[in-house]
Amino acid sequence: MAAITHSDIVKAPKALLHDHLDGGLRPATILELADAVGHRLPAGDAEALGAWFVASADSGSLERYLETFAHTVAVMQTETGLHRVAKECALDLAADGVVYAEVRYAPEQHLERGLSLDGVVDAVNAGFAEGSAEAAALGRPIRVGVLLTAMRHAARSQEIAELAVRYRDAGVVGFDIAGAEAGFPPTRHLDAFEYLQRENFHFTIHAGEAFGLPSIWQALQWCGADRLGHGVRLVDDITGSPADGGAMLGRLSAYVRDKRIPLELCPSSNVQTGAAPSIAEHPIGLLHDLRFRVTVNTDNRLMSGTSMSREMTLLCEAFGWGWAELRWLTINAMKSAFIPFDERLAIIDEIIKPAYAKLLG
Ligand SMILES: O=c1[nH]cnc2c1ncn2[C@@H]1O[C@H](CO)[C@@H](O)[C@H]1O
Ligand SMILES: [Zn+2]
Repeated sequence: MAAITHSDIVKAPKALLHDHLDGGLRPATILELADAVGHRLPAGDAEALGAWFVASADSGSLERYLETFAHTVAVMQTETGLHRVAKECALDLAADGVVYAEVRYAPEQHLERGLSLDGVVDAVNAGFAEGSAEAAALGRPIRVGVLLTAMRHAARSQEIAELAVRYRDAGVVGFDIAGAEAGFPPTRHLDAFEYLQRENFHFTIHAGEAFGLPSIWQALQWCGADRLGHGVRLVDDITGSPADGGAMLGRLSAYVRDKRIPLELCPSSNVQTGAAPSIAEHPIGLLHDLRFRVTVNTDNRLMSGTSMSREMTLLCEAFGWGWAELRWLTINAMKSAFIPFDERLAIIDEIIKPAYAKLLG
């Protein structure tokens, strides 16, 4: 069978669990919104601005990568700006063939021009609703669930956790913490995580990206995370490989595999921040071979100049993967989603399995 191409992959249904709303804006939209609010940008046309984001994020350091968000967050401070960005996010993901997406952002970063936390969530939700309706009318249905993020260096996690629970029946399906990892362990936010567990709510934690095993261990064993945002450094707890006579899993990596804890891996983003040397050397190959619950994600489409289909294309090229692996990744993601079980199953049985059955021939 001929190698599958990017345009083949666009047509296949995909599920995405880790995508930042403020990391996925269209460059042209940033230019227009910046003009409206008087924000100065580092480039004056859409192509140059898109290239600026990718080049600046390509820094080898998570901290420097995160500095680029100043320019997206700056134009997401009004109801109009947030609504438009969310609407375009749903449309862009749907056009790429994503049928289910969990998109995250930190409401506390969008209060600079007087919006309330509730006002931010309402504006984003309205944008997603409009974008999803338009995508469906174009024959590209998508379901978007929202994750509310608290910034790990700040001190508003309890408030954001309560906000997420308040909106649980209005589109918010989970909670997350993000931002610089070194020096900001997840246990700083233990109260918020304990509150969420008491509320029977779902959460993931960015862990094991810029910092290693202690961060992953805390996220799981102190905070009770349902999934790991990245978790790529888990390979520090694995020695050897199946190819050279067997891999040895340490206690933590064995626990993660035994419990089927989903890993939200983001290959291109990891290469940019220095968490992985290249796509071909990305630990996703090993984690796949060892049958961890691996999912593939975009993280920040703008900063990585990427999409779900592009990430999957890169993996097919690097590891010789085909439809069988893409089906596995997609079902893994859908099984790990934060929406109710029966709704996950419906997407798997009615959309994903029939489409991949045809592709597998
Ligand atoms: O890969 C990442 N690791 C840690 N934090 C991140 C990453 N990508 C984005 N953000 C942070 O999450 C905030 C809310 O969406 C963004 O503003 C950015 O600071
Ligand atoms: Zn992320």
